[in-house]
Amino acid sequence: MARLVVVSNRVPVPSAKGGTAAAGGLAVALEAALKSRGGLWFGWSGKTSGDREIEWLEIRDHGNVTYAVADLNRRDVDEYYTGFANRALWPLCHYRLDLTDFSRKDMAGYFRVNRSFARLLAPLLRPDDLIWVHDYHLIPLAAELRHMGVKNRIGFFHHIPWPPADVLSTLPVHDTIMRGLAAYDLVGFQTDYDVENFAGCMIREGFGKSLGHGWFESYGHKFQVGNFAIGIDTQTFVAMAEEGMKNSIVKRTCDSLRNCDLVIGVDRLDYSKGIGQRIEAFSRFCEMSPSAKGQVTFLQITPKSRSEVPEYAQMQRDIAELTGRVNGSLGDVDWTPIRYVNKTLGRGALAGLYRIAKAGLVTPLRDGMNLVAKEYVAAQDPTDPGVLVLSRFAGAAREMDGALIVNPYDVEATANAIGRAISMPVEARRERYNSMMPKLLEHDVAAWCRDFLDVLSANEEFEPEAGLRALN
Ligand SMILES: O=P(O)(O)OC[C@H]1O[C@H](O[C@H]2O[C@H](CO)[C@@H](O)[C@H](O)[C@H]2O)[C@H](O)[C@@H](O)[C@@H]1O
Ligand SMILES: O=c1ccn([C@@H]2O[C@H](COP(=O)(O)OP(=O)(O)O)[C@@H](O)[C@H]2O)c(=O)[nH]1
Repeated sequence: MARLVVVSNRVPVPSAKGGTAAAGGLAVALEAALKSRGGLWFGWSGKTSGDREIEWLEIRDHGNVTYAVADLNRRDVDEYYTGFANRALWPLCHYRLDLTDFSRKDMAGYFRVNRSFARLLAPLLRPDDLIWVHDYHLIPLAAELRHMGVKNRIGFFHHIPWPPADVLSTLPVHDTIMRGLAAYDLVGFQTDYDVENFAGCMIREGFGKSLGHGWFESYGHKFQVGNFAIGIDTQTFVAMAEEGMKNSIVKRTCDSLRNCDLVIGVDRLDYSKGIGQRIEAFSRFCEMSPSAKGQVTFLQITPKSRSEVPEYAQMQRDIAELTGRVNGSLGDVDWTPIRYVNKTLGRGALAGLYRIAKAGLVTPLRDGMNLVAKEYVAAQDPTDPGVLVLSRFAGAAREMDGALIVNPYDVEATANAIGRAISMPVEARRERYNSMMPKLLEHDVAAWCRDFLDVLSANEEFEPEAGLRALN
């Protein structure tokens, strides 16, 4: 079997104690995927080191995975990560044109860092390595590697939504981005909607043509495109949730709740996650249901994220203020309706908290997949499961038909869904849980990894029938 080389912006190198604190779906999923197959994991260490140019790598073996990471200097972090990745591509792909900032300096920094990463990676590659690049930070990487003569099969997986042509074409360098994607052998998206949007960008904007069965030709290169919904390590998560009650955070939460029902939300503090609308919906639910007062508590776990991006810093202030306002107006001396926590919790604690929560609120305004939705369901007690309230704009909604699907912009409807979830009879809850769990077990993170790599390694040449077999 060929060696797997994974490339991602964020590489959670295990600490000396063996643990990592990864509060992002990509890192969590890739950790699980690499654990089973082994290989090389290359990318940014997450550290910023002065003014030094990217020129050296720290290489460390841990189990069957070799980690090769580079520090970035302040200018690179500002332009490549904070600037172009998180102030241009992220809002653009989440349909937030009002929040995009297309700075020429940041764009140049983005392409410069990708070139530097390619220079560091190329000497580590062996001729038969399978290279799998992840996410919007690294779109130009394959084109840079090709310029250096790298001939390996290279795949790309886009973890966040892909926007329609009218949205993408607002980006000044959208043609270079599309050209960058066309340099891969396989480009994977989370859902069929993302694939449709990508095909629309390719064809309508005149960058290439469809050859059928997921094959495209662009800038003289034939490549495949498909949807590969990311999964979780379902069995491990089920086991963690079963042990959840032994976790001290979970015990403390149970004690403090007394007889209150728990509703839970878990998200990075990101404007795409719809946290403000969710708090408004919970507040509306409390106003509409007098019996909820003193009887239901909403716990929102929200690690801070990308605080150096001004829109995120503003949002931190807005959500804190909103939570204070709702608690002030609805709360009582012995009841705080919303518990708002800016901490990263370990996965054992999360699994236990999901299990004791009667409802899980996953209501992003737009989300590539949302692994929390899958984790919440996997953590439930099959005999007495809680109910998932899920945004139709999360990739997870394409699979999780047992959830109560909501439009998060419709605060009133989300409030009604919270009420329905909390009062749903056990038979209906079990039926919903049973309709989702088999899919979560079958399409877990190992299956996601296997499905993508099977297609990437299978079709060296344009072969429409093989494409059809692989992608259907
Ligand atoms: O690395 P950060 O800037 O701190 O952000 C964390 C990660 O957020 C995004 O996750 C996405 O990938 C998940 C797994 O496929 C998916 O479920 C979720 O919907 C996406 O938002 C981002 O794409 C990652 O690159 C970040 O590492
Ligand atoms: O305090 C926290 C909050 C979140 N997560 C994990 O971070 C991931 C978030 O992934 P998701 O796909 O939901 O969203 P993303 O943050 O990647 O956009 C999930 O696996 C969560 O369990 C965590 O470990 N601790």
